[in-house]
Amino acid sequence: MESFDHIVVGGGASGCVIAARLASEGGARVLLLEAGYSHHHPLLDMPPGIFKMINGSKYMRYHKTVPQAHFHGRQHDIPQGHVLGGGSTVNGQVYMRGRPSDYDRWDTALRGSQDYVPWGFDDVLPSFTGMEDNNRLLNEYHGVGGPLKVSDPGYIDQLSRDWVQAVQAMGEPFNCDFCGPSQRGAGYYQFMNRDGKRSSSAYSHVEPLKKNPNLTVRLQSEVHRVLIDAGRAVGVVYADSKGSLHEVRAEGEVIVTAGALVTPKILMLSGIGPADHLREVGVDVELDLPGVGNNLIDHPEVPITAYTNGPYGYFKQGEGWRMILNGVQFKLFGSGRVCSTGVECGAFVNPIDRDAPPSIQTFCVGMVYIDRDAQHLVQDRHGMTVTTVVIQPKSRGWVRLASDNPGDMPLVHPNLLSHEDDMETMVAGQKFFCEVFSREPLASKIDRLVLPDAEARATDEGIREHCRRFVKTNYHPCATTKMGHDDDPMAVLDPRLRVRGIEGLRVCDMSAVPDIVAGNTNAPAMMIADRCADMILGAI
Ligand SMILES: Cc1cc2nc3c(=O)[nH]c(=O)nc-3n(C[C@H](O)[C@H](O)[C@H](O)COP(=O)(O)OP(=O)(O)OC[C@H]3O[C@@H](n4cnc5c(N)ncnc54)[C@H](O)[C@@H]3O)c2cc1C
Repeated sequence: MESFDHIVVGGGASGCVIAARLASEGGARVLLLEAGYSHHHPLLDMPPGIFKMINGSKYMRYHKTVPQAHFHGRQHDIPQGHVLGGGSTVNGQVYMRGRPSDYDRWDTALRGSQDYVPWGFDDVLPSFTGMEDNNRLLNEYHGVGGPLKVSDPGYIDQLSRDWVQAVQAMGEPFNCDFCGPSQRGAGYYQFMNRDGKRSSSAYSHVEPLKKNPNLTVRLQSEVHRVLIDAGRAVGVVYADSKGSLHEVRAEGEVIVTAGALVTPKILMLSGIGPADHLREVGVDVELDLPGVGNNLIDHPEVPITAYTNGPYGYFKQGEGWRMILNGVQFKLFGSGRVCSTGVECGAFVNPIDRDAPPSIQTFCVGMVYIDRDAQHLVQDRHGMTVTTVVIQPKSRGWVRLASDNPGDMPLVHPNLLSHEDDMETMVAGQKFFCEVFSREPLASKIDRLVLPDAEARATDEGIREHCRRFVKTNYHPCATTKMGHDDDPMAVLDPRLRVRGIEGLRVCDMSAVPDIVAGNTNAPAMMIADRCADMILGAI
């Protein structure tokens, strides 16, 4: 049987980091198996490409939720990257980490475990700054010279500027660094790109090793399960692009990084998970670990959409002669709208207690932007969308196997906004950010707010119903194989990211987090993989 030192399952944001570091610094022979395609495509590289792909692309896999009873049975999509770099190759590129207190809480939960390693903010910060090549900031929170390019927006539309000032007119401060000492306020995001080109983990970590014989990358290679022998992970089974099955052996470790919706599926197909559920679907139980697939957390996002009274923003800028003009400007001068992801600014606010830590993050997009299951409800015209996101949700869902067939997508129940506190926070966020549209310099450019419409805005119940109809993922599923304390029966991983009860098996993607961070999750996924590499290489 073919063999490697380590096998990494899933070449996403985290998988590329761990594979690259083990191959380059550890000198190990590493096999990286990625189900999706190559990351080399112009649409994937250019910042606004995401809007072309989000509603249908071979580079995404669209999970459909099970019917959500609390949303009148609605099923919504959860797109995930299906390409080398995973989410980091298809995402909105917003560079964010959450708050220091997020990591300090993880650390508190893990402290006292037998194989404790610290996860507090001061402990994880060196991974963030060490990986970073920031084009504006260099201080205790930011670094330069790392492989991940972090940049100010390459283009800022006037509508974004107006919106940032309108939020300030509501009494919120301008914030020049959401990853700095304070998250509060409105401002411009930084992005994982440079000069109009995406900086995914495929580019930052794998590409530089193109000629390194230690790293073998296989694309369109779908891992079905981990091979377990006498309580130890010894390899994996995967299908190649033609569907032929292969077994590969790991002399060292198997590291699963297939993302929070698929990592638990792979563990369960390997017999590791809640025993009752595994028996139900006909999988032989290797280890009863009830936490696998439970504790799914995601950031719920609800749109506020307005039509503008003039040709502002990005409407049709990616079509016809405008696309050609924008493309020519980019090619000739490296400037213009192609350098923008379309989401240039946002805000962190606590609409219930303005001086308390923010509970809502927003993203401001200079166009009408609604998920594909609700697009028919709005007109295709000039407008803008601001989405409000509950950043520390209390709602919890799950991922289960649909069957014992590896070809079946997992069942996903995100259960967004099911906790009353999340709904209350979301309603407060919607009210606050609807009011922003009545503040100058934005108000005079707005024709009318269409979502939530006037009738919905009239009562809290109306806004709740708007939330039930339009809530969607902010694309941050996580915590489905969480790290936890020795005493926590739902802990799947120990603080060293090892699957409890199985030798030689780790998880180091967003599935591993005990709780979601208050912000976007790409940089945290890369940080976790970076620390996992430190652990395997013996640095921590
Ligand atoms: C549309 C979208 C927009 C987003 N916007 C932002 C943003 O602006 N900023 C931000 O910080 N975060 C954003 N995110 C979230 C961020 O990209 C994710 O949190 C991050 O990619 C998670 O990393 P991961 O390694 O856990 O999983 P992923 O990056 O999803 O990687 C999992 C990988 O495993 C592969 N895989 C799956 N199944 C198998 C299998 N059976 N065998 C082999 N390989 C497999 C997948 O193809 C994928 O490449 C966005 C995500 C999406 C989808």
